[in-house]
Amino acid sequence: MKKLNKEQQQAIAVDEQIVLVKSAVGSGKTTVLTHKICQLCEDGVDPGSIVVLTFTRRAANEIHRRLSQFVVHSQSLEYCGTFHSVANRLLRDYFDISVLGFSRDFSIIEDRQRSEILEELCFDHNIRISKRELRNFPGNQSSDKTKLLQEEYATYKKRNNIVDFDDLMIYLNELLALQPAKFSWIIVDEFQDCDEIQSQILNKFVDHGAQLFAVGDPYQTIYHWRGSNPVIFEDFANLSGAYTTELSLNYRSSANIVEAAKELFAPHNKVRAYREPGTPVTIKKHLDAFHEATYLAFLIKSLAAQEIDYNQIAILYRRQVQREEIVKVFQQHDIPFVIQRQVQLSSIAVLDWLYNLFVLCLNRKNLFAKRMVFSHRKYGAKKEKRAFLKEKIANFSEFAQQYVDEDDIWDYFALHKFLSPTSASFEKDQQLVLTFLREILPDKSRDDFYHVLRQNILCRDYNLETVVDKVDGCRSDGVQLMTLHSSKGLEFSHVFIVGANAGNIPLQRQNLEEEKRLFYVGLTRAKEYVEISYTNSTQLYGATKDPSAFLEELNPSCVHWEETDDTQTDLKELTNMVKESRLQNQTSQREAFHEKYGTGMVVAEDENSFMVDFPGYGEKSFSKVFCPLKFKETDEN
Ligand SMILES: Nc1ncnc2c1ncn2[C@@H]1O[C@H](COP(=O)(O)OP(=O)(O)OP(=O)(O)O)[C@@H](O)[C@H]1O
Repeated sequence: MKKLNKEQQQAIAVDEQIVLVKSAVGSGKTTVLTHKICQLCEDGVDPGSIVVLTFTRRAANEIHRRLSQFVVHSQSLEYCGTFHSVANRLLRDYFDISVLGFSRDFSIIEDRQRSEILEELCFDHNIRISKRELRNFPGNQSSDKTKLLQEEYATYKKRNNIVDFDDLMIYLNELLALQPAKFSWIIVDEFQDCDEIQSQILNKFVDHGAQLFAVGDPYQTIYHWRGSNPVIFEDFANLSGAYTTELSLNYRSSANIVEAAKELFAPHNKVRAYREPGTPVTIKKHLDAFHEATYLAFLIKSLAAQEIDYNQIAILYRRQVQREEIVKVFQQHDIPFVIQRQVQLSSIAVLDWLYNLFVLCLNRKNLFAKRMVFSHRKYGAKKEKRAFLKEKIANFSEFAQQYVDEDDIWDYFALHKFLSPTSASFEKDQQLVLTFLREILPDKSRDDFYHVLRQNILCRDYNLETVVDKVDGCRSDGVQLMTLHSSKGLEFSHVFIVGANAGNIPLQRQNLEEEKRLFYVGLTRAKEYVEISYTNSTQLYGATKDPSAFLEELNPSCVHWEETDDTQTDLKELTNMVKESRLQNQTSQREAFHEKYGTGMVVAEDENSFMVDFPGYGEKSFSKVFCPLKFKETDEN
């Protein structure tokens, strides 16, 4: 166990009904939170009466991981997970949701399905509503049209026993007002991200007698748009009379990183660095995104040669689209990488279909699932297969009372018949289904399949990202590519923030203060080294070629601008680097044929041009727009 400092020990020891721990970045929030849970369990508090709430599944997993190193068996923490997953479990197993018109086996729909249902209801009931109103539904203004749609949507959900993600919070809040809830402790991570309804939920748990212990950092509020609020500590404390304490010592980053970043919120930010000065934050200018990515590829190779693990290096960007260039270049240079992304079930048609098949097996009255299963454009059961599937659904509970593996399930439903065996996607669909099933099935020694379905499938407690990565063959130990938003709560040895051009960071038309906090989150993920880069030309919508104004706000004494005005030098240097790497790896070279110069090798390429080396003629550059070349790929391409 880490030796806690005085501030941390005090935060854990306070015995008040509501304790808010306002913590600076990297000051050990998660550390304190896990120690608090351990402490409670050691003091004899029943783990089943502790509710632990986080905002991301990754944060929940991290808490489980850290707890498993201690005495606490994280398995016994029944209610530890994201706000939504815990609400889901409580609504099924703890409260009586029938008072709200649902049964315990309700299924959850995602945003895309929600939009489809709303559109259908508008059509059926002749409700004329603009696309924008629909996107923001239910929104703030309640016109007659939106009221009518709201009523129809509520009826539809009850009739079909489905809820959407917002409902999970709404219904938990409602049931907490109606039914008893006996929990001894509510522990909240990233408290600054709570919105109004989540604050109400916490208050209600407290009204039922629970103690609340919440940690958070107001400077890391990055979800203002979905209702979180940087002054939540003050507001909540004022309303509830909470005891507030602070953690200010940053253990994560070397002092130059802490001091550079702190200045963004001067003079209020009280974070202090614990560690040595380390290297200043580097700011670098590149010609364009291709050069930026190529430069990173080489730098990362040299870091790997110095035995820095790939997964200790993160590349952070403001927009998903920025990763495309990086992925292309890293693939060319054989750099392993992992893309951190969120995968929605509804974006994988075959798994969406399978999910609804299981929902239907658990509740045959679920009309929504019925329609999804039988009338699906691709996997739907046509006439002759309908009777077969109906019978399988009817007999499912008997089949599922035992231990089964993925092949048993495949055979039971004869899935090969439903997954369009002649289609090009069959093999991938099959892999997705089997990998998904393997992911959710328990060890032989544990629960039966029926139980797993109720616990994991209905509660959506599975990691789709892992399934997709396994099927796509992604390595798990690569350089971490992710948006600034996704980097929250993580730490790496080296962090590279790319595309820090004005208009991209901060993103145009976004809340400036929130964008600054987002940038701060990204910077403070690094333990040893941060490099921020921007480009002289950019294709990013709304971005200019100037550096982000936030770069000027960093503490100048902790920052090193590595900028040269002559970006052509950069180009030459990089072209040589690319050429060198191509020569090292002949198999990935492309041959190009030109009528006059004959056959040559492509030695460099950017968005606009190719550079080809022709024996006897030397290097020639060609614009991509009027390219007279014919290409031949070598073996590996
Ligand atoms: N008392 C301590 N002594 C030494 N190291 C510590 C101590 N407390 C925390 N740390 C280390 O500091 C780093 C940051 O801790 P942690 O991840 O808990 O911070 P955090 O406040 O949750 O960070 P953030 O808000 O930035 O996500 C971790 O590497 C952790 O091991």
